[in-house]
Amino acid sequence: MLTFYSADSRLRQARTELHDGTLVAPFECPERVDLVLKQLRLSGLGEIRAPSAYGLAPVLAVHDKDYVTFLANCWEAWLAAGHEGEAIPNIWPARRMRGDHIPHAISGQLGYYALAAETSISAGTFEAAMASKDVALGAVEYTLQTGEPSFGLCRPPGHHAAYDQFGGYCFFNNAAIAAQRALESGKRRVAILDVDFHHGNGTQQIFYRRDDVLFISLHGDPEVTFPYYLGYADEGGEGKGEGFNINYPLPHGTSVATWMATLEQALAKIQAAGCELLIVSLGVDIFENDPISAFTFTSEDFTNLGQRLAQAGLPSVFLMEGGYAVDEIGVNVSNVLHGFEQGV
Ligand SMILES: NCCCNCCCCCC(O)(O)C(F)(F)F
Ligand SMILES: [Zn+2]
Repeated sequence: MLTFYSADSRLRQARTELHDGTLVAPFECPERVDLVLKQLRLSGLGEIRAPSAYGLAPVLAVHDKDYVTFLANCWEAWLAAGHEGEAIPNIWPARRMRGDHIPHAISGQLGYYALAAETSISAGTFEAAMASKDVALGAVEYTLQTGEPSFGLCRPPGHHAAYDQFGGYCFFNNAAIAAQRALESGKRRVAILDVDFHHGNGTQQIFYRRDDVLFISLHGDPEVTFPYYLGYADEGGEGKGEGFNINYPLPHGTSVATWMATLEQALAKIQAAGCELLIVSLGVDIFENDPISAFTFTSEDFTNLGQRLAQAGLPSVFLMEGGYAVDEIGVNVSNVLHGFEQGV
């Protein structure tokens, strides 16, 4: 299987994450990609290719222009305002305040565009996010052209990024950008299957009123799991999108057997909807030892997951989302991808 990767993913060098009330070294660290690359090479998955630069147009096809401009300028504006640390919001347009006005001060803009407070913006964040969506575009272009599966080793991840919001370590929605590209290339309907422990609120929000993307997510119950405010089972899509958004919230500690049985339901929906391409938001934070998650996959279970996804029989693009058990992230990602190749 071909892998797309950009060395510019290392430009995302955040020093701080607000976690449990303290500033810690970010869980979404550069070493995650290094260890995945190492295992892919060790296991001989296939060629590792740098993507072309696709520019801003594919980003603007799913994200708000002013939001993209904000991301491009935020760090400089934050420094110019004399702030000491990394750019982290500390106020939001809370209920009964004005949520439709974007303040002039960068601190006000941060709260307007930020979904959450754990994700800092710092030097290189925008550039890394641009490289990450190029990785996703390289992968989807290859699969569209060849029908062969591909893996986009995206960093930063993307599935929490909404039309005009960043957070949960995400800035551009890589899976949404890839799906939009596939539709513009002639696919009539694309499935995005999000297996990350956390709900892909951004992907849901981008396609919520559309029927050309079927968004299906298995994730920790938002009653007790980030992002808390989206990802409930009653969110079925709106307007034309009715029936094309399916959430499977699952309790912490869910067994792999239950998770896989739920996957069967998801795959049946994908088949019934006549999807012509499968994009997998691949978060391996469903691993039993993930430090910030609560599902129970073993490394071997990831192989079974890959094998089962192959049986869906669709051209498939895997895009990296989460996974924070850094020592095992390489094996867990590699197992999904090799499992897929075995299952074809
Ligand atoms: N106590 C709850 C702490 C939650 N902190 C933020 C979790 C972000 C998860 C990010 C991710 O894994 O969903 C992605 F795939 F986007 F990277
Ligand atoms: Zn996650």
